[in-house]
Amino acid sequence: MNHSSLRDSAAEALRRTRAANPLIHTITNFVTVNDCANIILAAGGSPTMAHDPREVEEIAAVSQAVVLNMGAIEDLDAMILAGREAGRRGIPVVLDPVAAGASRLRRESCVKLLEQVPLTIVRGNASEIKALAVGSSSTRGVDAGGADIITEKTLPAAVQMAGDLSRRLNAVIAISGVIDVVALDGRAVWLRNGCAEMSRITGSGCMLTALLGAVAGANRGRPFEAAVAAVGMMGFAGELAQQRMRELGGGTATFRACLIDAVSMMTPDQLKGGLQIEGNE
Ligand SMILES: Nc1ncnc2c1ncn2[C@@H]1O[C@H](COP(=O)(O)OP(=O)(O)OP(=O)(O)O)[C@@H](O)[C@H]1O
Ligand SMILES: Cc1ncsc1CCO
Ligand SMILES: [Mg+2]
Repeated sequence: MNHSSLRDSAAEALRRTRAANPLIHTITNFVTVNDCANIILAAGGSPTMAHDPREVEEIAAVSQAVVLNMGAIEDLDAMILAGREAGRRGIPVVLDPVAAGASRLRRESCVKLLEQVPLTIVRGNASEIKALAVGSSSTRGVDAGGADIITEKTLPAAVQMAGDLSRRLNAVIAISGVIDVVALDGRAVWLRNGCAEMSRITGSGCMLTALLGAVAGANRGRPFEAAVAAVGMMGFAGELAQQRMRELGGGTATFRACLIDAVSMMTPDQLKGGLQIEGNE
């Protein structure tokens, strides 16, 4: 299948992100907050990591996108306030359901958030999305459980699950992993970009969610194209970072720095050429 139109729209989405310098209000966890802020800057956005319930509505109101990361489960009230304010104003909201399903608190918090906040994009690993879609998964923590991971064999079922959840939530669903899936209603593509080092650092998923916020914020009204652009950009940046890490003789900490470098230096034309995209869009 020829995905030249999605390649073009991904390049255009990156161009717009660099030009618009969107303000991205991000409520995220203390583990990866600095990486999230840096990846938004690397993409051309401007991050604000405010999480006090007394101010989040004010901050969300002037943002171009709001990113809610459930790793910050203690900030659930702030996430709901910020998400609802964004919803009232038509500002895109991106959710990362970190470790959804790993505890009762997380299961209940997800239900509450999904009920109260209109979402534009939901991005999680295979276990997290499965927990939202069917209520249970094979994970005990923040990483995808082995039985849930998308393989060539399970790809059709994962695409179906993403489409079903997309219709239920009226949002773009992005499942990350060795193969990434992006679905909106009946549209679905999968991308084979990325590298194994991405799962050997913490926060590659959180960074992807922050990047989704930056690109969606600069491309309002085109959430599917924005999601494909951000997912492809992150994966392709991983490939470039792996190459650079090897040249430098470094390990995973070098990889992490090279990943942010790769996002900061990627041009729209490079992104267009680097996407490994397939599907039924
Ligand atoms: N083995 C792999 N091969 C290719 N790409 C990968 C691999 N593992 C992860 N990725 C990429 O890493 C990014 C993060 O996906 P992942 O599913 O690991 O998120 P996550 O589990 O939420 O991460 P975290 O919770 O640590 O932030 C995505 O861009 C995904 O494509
Ligand atoms: C390791 C970890 N624990 C809570 S949030 C987080 C970051 C990756 O999701
Ligand atoms: Mg995660």
